[in-house]
Amino acid sequence: MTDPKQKLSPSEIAEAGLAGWRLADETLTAHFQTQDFATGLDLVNRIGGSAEEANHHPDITLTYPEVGVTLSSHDVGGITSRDVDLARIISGHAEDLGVEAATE
Ligand SMILES: C[C@H](O)[C@H](O)[C@H]1CNC2=NC(N)=NC(=O)C2=N1
Repeated sequence: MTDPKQKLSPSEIAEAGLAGWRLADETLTAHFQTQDFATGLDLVNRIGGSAEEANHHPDITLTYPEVGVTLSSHDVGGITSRDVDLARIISGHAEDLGVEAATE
């Protein structure tokens, strides 16, 4: 089990195989193409519930066509298994809503 306080290396993060997530400046970012505000709000609420359960919180941008999510472990200033685990959960919520992540 990976130490949740241990910063992960770029190759460890790549090995996690997080489809739709990009590694940039010690953060994991994804943009979910919700296409309308109500779907975005639903996704944000689901993310919020999982963040509270995990006691690990992303930065979230809610706009009409999409939801942006940025993850990092503030306490260690980088990406840990907490971020990878929550990213997987967030991708699952998007899948449940039939929402794709932008691939650019
Ligand atoms: C006190 C509380 O447990 C900490 O502040 C938690 C809350 N949520 C968090 N979220 C994130 N992304 N990083 C943290 O280090 C973090 N720490």
